[in-house]
Amino acid sequence: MLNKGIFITFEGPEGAGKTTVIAEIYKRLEQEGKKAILTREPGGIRISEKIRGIIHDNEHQEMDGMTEALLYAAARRQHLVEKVVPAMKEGQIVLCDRFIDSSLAYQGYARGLGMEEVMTINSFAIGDTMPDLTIFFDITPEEGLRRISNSGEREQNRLDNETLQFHEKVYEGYQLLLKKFPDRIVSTDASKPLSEVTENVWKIISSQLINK
Ligand SMILES: Nc1ncnc2c1ncn2[C@@H]1O[C@H](COP(=O)(O)OP(=O)(O)OP(=O)(O)O)[C@@H](O)[C@H]1O
Ligand SMILES: Cc1cn([C@H]2C[C@H](O)[C@@H](COP(=O)(O)O)O2)c(=O)[nH]c1=O
Repeated sequence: MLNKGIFITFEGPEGAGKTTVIAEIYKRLEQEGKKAILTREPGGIRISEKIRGIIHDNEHQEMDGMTEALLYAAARRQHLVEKVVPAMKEGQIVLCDRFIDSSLAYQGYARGLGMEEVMTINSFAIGDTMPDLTIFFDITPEEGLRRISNSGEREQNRLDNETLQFHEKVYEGYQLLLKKFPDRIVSTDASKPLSEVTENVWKIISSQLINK
């Protein structure tokens, strides 16, 4: 796929602060006159938001793990072809809340489907499109889940409601990914106050933009 823009993804456990920080980063990029889009997975466009609703519905407790992985990959495919790739072709900066690493950590590692196997499913969906940069928001699952339940801003979905043990596995999965992709994934301490996390993420992204 033609790749002129910059594809930046944001990863981490539940409640790590990704959505809050990305919104501020997007604002700053706009203020600097950079062309950027802010999007998320699963979702970002009509069809993928509908798939998101199916995956996250608390009534869908019977959903098979592989079905879950395939649905995330399907949502990813549509989102890529309809939104991410066109923006990249226009040379835009794409800020995406979660991408392939979520599938590897949640479905591959925590669900136990296998990271290699989940990568294989996803290769069919994304081809060779990988992020230029991934920022991992490092926070313990306990602290992230506490933030979400304290905020009361959003309803907890089927994945949020998984056991603490599941979320600890997700965290372990991310640690493996950090080791596997040291050139692509940069970690930031997300337990710090919001202003500090935002500044650190802004520094990481700014240095990436300078190097482009
Ligand atoms: N550094 C921070 N310190 C304290 N609270 C924070 C911090 N960052 C975000 N929060 C709060 O934590 C809650 C979760 O933040 P946010 O929705 O941005 O996380 P997220 O990583 O997008 O979570 P999820 O992936 O589960 O949707 C929000 O109420 C937000 O205001
Ligand atoms: C892309 C993707 C996401 N997930 C999980 C991770 C979260 O529990 C939800 C997304 O909710 P958020 O509030 O937008 O962070 O979905 C996953 O398990 N696998 C994936 O590929």
